[in-house]
Amino acid sequence: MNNALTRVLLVEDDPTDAGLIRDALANAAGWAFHVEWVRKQATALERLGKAAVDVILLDLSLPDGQGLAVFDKISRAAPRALILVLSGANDEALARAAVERGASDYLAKGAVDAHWLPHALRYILDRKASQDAQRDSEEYFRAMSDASPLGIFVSDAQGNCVYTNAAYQKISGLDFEQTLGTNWSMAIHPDDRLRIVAEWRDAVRGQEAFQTEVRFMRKDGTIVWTRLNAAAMPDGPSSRGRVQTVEDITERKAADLELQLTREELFQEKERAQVTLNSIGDAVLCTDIAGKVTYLNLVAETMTGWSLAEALGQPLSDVFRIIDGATRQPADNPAQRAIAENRVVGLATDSVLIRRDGIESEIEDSSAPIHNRDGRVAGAVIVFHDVSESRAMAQKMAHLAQHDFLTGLPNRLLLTERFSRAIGQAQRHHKQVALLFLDMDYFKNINDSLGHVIGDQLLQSVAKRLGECIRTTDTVCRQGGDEFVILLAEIERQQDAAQVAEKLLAALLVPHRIAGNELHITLSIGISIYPDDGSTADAVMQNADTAMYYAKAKGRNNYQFFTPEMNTRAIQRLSVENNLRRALKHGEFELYYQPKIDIASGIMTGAEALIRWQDPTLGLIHPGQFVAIAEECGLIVPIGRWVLHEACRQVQAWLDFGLQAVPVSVNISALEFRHLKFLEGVASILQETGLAPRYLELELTESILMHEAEASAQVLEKLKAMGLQLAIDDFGTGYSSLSYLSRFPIDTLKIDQSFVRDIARNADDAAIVSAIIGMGKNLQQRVVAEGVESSEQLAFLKTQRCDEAQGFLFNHPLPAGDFSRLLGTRTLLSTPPA
Ligand SMILES: Nc1nc2c(ncn2[C@@H]2O[C@@H]3COP(=O)(O)O[C@H]4[C@@H](O)[C@H](n5cnc6c(=O)[nH]c(N)nc65)O[C@@H]4COP(=O)(O)O[C@H]3[C@H]2O)c(=O)[nH]1
Repeated sequence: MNNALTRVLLVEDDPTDAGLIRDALANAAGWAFHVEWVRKQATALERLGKAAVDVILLDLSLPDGQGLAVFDKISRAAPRALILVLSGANDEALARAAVERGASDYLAKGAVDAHWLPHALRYILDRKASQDAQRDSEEYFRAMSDASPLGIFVSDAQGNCVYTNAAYQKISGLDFEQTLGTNWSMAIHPDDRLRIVAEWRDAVRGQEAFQTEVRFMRKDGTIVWTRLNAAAMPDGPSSRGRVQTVEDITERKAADLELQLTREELFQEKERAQVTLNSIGDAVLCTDIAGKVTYLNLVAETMTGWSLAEALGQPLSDVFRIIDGATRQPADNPAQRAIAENRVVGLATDSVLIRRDGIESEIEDSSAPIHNRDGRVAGAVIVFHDVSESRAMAQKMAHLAQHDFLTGLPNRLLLTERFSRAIGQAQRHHKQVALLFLDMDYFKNINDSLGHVIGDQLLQSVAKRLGECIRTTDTVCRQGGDEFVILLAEIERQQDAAQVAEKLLAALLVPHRIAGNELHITLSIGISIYPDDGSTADAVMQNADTAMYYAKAKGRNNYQFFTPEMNTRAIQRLSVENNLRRALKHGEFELYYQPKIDIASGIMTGAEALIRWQDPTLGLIHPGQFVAIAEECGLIVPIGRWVLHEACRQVQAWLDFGLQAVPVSVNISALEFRHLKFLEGVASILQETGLAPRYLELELTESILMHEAEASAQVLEKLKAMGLQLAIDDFGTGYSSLSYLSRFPIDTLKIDQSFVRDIARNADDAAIVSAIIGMGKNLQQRVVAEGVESSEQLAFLKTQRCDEAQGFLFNHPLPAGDFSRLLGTRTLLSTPPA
């Protein structure tokens, strides 16, 4: 600085004063002053406009300017120059006023000498330079601290704030002035203040730098999380004060909190997943992309026999060993496929899992790829469950759906399926398919009289025999009730079917031993052939059914091949049904009466009413041609009611006519007997016709009575209580229980004509007839032999002391008019048999 040239502008109008000053500066030793001298304010301003100067020596009394106005103009023109006012003896006050306005100092012109002036000038120049440097340094510091993201709080030894930077002001929400003089804890959140003060004291005591995390609370209530550092400013052994830096960590804190929450959520999520996976019934197994096991839930542990700890990191193929149930070969690894194909894949349908201890279980389910955050496949999950039970159940259900539960034979559903298949094969191989429709003869009698349990066992026994008569490629099916169907796949000729039918009939000749009973049962078989008798399964089945009816009609225990004429007769059957309705409506029925004779005396004891149908075109039709059809279609109920009414009306008419009428028996079919209003109907008919009940006898077959024998007994009791006579018709053909027979209030047993027919020739029949007669006597029932056609028969019956007889030997059934003539005579046996 000493050697630097100091540019001096001397503004002085007095040449003497100016000369003194210039000489003093020019001769200054060690300093170089370059002095320019101007006399006027205007000249000075012009000069300052051209180039800067370091010092202005300014006289305030100039020819073109006076006083402070001169100072103001010159200092504006040279703001960075140092201005020294030159004052005369009388204007020192003016000079001081100029100093107050910014002049660096003033010089009394009288005191100027060559030694002092350069020194004074240099001193003022140095002081200004040092002041400028300090101001610059403060400005640097302020600029630097304001640029800092850290808040800065400086306090003095008493703890009062002397400085805060912009960042601190932003954090605290206070401006510079508001922070000055305050205590550092002022902006701290009230809830943190106690803690922070305690920490601060400890730190101060230990002379340590203090660091903590603390919340600031602004006046508007917003909270700023900060990291606070405080350090003492040492001043020898004591401290001049402290500096605190405050870092805004609100965002980091929020991020920390979020992270913590996320971790918590993640934990809970994991926990939830874990619990869920362990509580579901399915087994879950995970692998990484290399096929190493990463997870097993509890079910998977049980099913594989591996614990999670043991399985972790093991190859999937060791832990999850699956084979194809059908081939027993190792099955495809589903996880590998899910990873390779990046999609959900199902297991093969009959996969079998082999547990670690070798136990096998059938499993079912699927595998899906697991993706990482980038969407890339990172492994796979296999979900599987044991389907051994459900597969077994499904198989059982499928079997049940296709088989008859009683006999275990295929049912109609399976037969239809096999039949369709057989038709397809027969077409390809140019063969035929035979369908045999089987119906057990008189099964109903056995079922009704011996009960369902024995009936069921008989069905099982028959089913077994049928099965033994056919090839494995054929099918025996139970159609329902006592009907069976046999499918003979691929036969060459009709004769093959005939042979099987004969074999079946022969197989049933041997009696069935069931619950101590020896049961005989025969079959009626209808045969229909594909393609000759029908082009569809339904048509062939229908025709076999029709043929079976013909076998029945032909006396049962035989087989019949279907012929197209049979269908014509089936249609006729339908027309019989329609005609029966018409007959009922138009009164085409008539009753014939056949007498019953007391064998010992030959006197008529009663008569049986037998229905006839007088068809306008076909003439007289016998019950054998229509009663069964009327029973099948339910028309027997109104027809039976008509019969009862007509019989009662007729007997009452004979009585009213003064004839010696006899009791009349009426056949009652099963459907009528079980009809809810049967008793009511009988009572109302008796009332309507006015007939005394003792003139009416009801004939019921064994099978009607044995079916629900308990209920039958009750109805019989009620009928008996009404005063009616009761007879068992066709006795010997059914399977009566003797205990019931003795309990039923029966008056008469009518021996079936099939036994009577051969009594003279067949010892068995004779034995049966005499046994029935003996039994009837023991039970105090009258015994009537039906169908007596010859005197030999009558003679035998007499020797056996049979009570009564009925048959062509005495009379055919007669129309009411003819019968009334008989009533006059009463004695029908002119000569009692020997
Ligand atoms: N071969 C032979 N037959 C003889 C002899 N004496 C009588 N008959 C016949 O044997 C049948 C006896 O009647 P059923 O056993 O009750 O058998 C009856 C009965 O079960 C039923 N039936 C007849 N009328 C009715 C009726 O009004 N209602 C019901 N539900 N069924 C009836 O129809 C069956 C047949 O009746 P019908 O044709 O009248 O046949 C009668 C009768 O004409 C004989 O010496 N030799």
